[in-house]
Amino acid sequence: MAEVRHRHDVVVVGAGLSGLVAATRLRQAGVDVAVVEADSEVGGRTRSRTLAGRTVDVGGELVGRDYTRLRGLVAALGLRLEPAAPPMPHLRLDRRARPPLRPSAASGLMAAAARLHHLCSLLPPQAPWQAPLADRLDALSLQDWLARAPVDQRTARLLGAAAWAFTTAPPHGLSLLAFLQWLKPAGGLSALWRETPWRIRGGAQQVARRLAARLGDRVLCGAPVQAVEQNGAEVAVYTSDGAVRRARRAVVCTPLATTGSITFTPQLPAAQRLLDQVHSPAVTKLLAASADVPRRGVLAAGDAVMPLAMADTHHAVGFAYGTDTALPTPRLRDHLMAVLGLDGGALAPEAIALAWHEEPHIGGGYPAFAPGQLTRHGPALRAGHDRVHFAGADRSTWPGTMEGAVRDGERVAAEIRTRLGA
Ligand SMILES: Cc1cc2nc3c(=O)[nH]c(=O)nc-3n(C[C@H](O)[C@H](O)[C@H](O)COP(=O)(O)OP(=O)(O)OC[C@H]3O[C@@H](n4cnc5c(N)ncnc54)[C@H](O)[C@@H]3O)c2cc1C
Repeated sequence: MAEVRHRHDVVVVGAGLSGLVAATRLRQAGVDVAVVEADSEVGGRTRSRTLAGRTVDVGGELVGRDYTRLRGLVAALGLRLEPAAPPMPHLRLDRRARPPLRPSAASGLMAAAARLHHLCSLLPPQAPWQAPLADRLDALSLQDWLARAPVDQRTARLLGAAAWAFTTAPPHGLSLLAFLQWLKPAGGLSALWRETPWRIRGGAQQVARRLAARLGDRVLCGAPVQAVEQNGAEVAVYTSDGAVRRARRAVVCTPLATTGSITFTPQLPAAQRLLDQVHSPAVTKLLAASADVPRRGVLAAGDAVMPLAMADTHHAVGFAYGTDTALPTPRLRDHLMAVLGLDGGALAPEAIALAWHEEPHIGGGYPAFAPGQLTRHGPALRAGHDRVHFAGADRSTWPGTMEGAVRDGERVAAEIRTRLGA
């Protein structure tokens, strides 16, 4: 196919939240920007679908109290938030642990939460790997820390299960420093327990859809970027349809798990190439329509197949990790029903499961830094390479969240504006 030539100030690779926020901020500053997206739709790891007549989120969904940048964007786009899953007081360790564990009554749990909170306070938010204690915290897995913490076995299991549920990594495979990095912006464990999460009414993908609609024909879907080449004067971005877009700068807003599939010329520095070593664990999110779930919501943690499960009056949600993600949807649905303690038939047969690690341009849930990896790879996360910049939730100070995607999109837009003098 003949080469089609386009010229812009900036080409953004990836139309997830981070790429679209970066493009929007640049556009607002009068920069000529184009966005190229591999998938047939925008939104990346936010994706909304219809289940039993209701909009559900098969990717990012819950909006925390402190998600100030996302909340501002939601309001600016004319969208609204609504209460989502129930707050943590209904947390159950697993099927065998009845009655529900009330974290406020568990003094060991509170002491561990306070210790973790203290450790979080020692980390610089922008670069936790620069903390004086960073090497020591990164050398330990969360499991190592739990084994030494002054908590009983049950509390250690609960904490491990909760961390696994939220970070997608089993406690033995997750660096303590990485867990603290995730926990810090959330305000610590006690803040998480107290929090009532929110969701975006009509689905989280609407944020990306509305941003893309405002950018109009500057956003091109179905165009996987294969190569990014730069010389001293410009960057050329090659897509699989044979087109090339030339620009003064490019920003790559793809997941860490799939960025390595793009060929960079000249080669990226070793520190950036080595980010490939950070694993993004397999995760499947399952949503099942519910005919009769309890009026009061339930949030459960600790089951082997469904470490995290929630239900409200309309639908139940569960997450499977690792090898369990390969189970067929009806089996996952049965596990979801069991961990929520619902009687047979409470969940209607209609269910949606999405295995994010099987999505060719996503490649996993989000990065889970193993012991030793965050101190080694952290400094490369947001480093650019001459005219090529990198951004995304996976590289942000709020990893694994939509807030991180928005913040990092804003960060990289400001960085590029400075370089362009825009
Ligand atoms: C199952 C699940 C549940 C989650 N739940 C929550 C939650 O409740 N709350 C929360 O805040 N966060 C949640 N998250 C995290 C949140 O969804 C993500 O952190 C955020 O959406 C990532 O945005 P991003 O723009 O950084 O990356 P992405 O959304 O992954 O966007 C990257 C884009 O780049 C595109 N791309 C990749 N390769 C190429 C290429 N070669 N050429 C062109 N385009 C390419 C991809 O198709 C994608 O559209 C969840 C994530 C998952 C997977």
